[in-house]
Amino acid sequence: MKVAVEVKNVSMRFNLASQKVDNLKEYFIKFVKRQLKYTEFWALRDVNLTIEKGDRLGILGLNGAGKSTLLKIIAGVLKPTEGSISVKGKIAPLLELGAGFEPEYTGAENIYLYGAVLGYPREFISEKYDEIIAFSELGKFIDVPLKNYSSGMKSRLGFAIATIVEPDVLILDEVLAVGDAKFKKKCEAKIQSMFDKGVTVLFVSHSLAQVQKICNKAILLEKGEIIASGEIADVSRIYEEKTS
Ligand SMILES: Nc1ncnc2c1ncn2[C@@H]1O[C@H](COP(=O)(O)OP(=O)(O)OP(=O)(O)O)[C@@H](O)[C@H]1O
Repeated sequence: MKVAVEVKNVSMRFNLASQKVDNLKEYFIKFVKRQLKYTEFWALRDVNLTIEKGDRLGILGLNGAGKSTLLKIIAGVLKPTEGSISVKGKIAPLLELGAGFEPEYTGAENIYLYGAVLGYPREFISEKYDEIIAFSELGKFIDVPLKNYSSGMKSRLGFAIATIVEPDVLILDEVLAVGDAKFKKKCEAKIQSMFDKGVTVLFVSHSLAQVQKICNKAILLEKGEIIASGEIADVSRIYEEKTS
C-alpha cells in the first residue's frame, strides 16, 4: 500500500472573541488592561487519517463539523495547533479559488503572485504563462486590474493557475464556483482527466449522491472528530442514519 496523505493526531484550536470590541482604540485599551477575553474552540480533535494513493476520499459531516478546516490543514493553508501532516507529491488545492489574489494588480501580475502562494517557482510560471491565459480565456482582460473582474473571471484565472501542475493529490470543494456553464464543462473535463490518471482525491460535499458518484472511501466528521471511516457504502449508511 502506498500512502498519499497521512494525518497524525491533528487538532485545531480557534480563539473566539467572547465580547464585541467596536473599534481599534477600544481593542487597544482592552488589550493593555488585559481585558480581552477569548473562548477556546476546538474545530478538530485528534484526527488520524491515512489516505492511500489513488483513493478518492469523501469528507462528510454537518455544518461546522470541521471539513473545510481539515482540507485547509492538508492543503497547508492552516497550521494545526497539534499534530502533523504529510503529503506525497504535488498537491492542487481547488478551494476558495483566488483567495491569494491582489485586487490592485492585473491578471498577469496575479498569475505570478498566486503561483508563488501555491509554491510554484518563477521559471515554472513563466513557462506555463501562455497556457494559463489560454485556459482562462481572459484574452485582453489579462492586463486589467483584478478589481475590475467579475467573480466568474476570477474563478477562471484561479482554476487555470491551480491546475497547471499535474497533481498527485487533488483537493476539491463542492462550493468551488467556476464561472458559467461552458467554462464549468471545461473544468469538469480537466478534473475528469486527472481522475483518469489516478490522482488521489479529497472531496467535501453536502450532497451524498455527489460523493457516492466520485468517491470510493469516506470519513464522517462530527464536532471535529472522525466518527466513521471506510468504504463509501458503509460510511454512507451511517451518514444517512445520522441525517434522517
Ligand atoms: N478562522 C476561524 N476562526 C474561528 N473559528 C473558526 C475559523 N474557521 C472555522 N472556525 C470554526 O470551526 C468550526 C468548523 O468549521 P469548518 O468550516 O471546518 O466546518 P465545515 O464542516 O466545513 O462546515 P460547513 O459544512 O458549514 O462548510 C466551525 O464551528 C467554525 O465556526
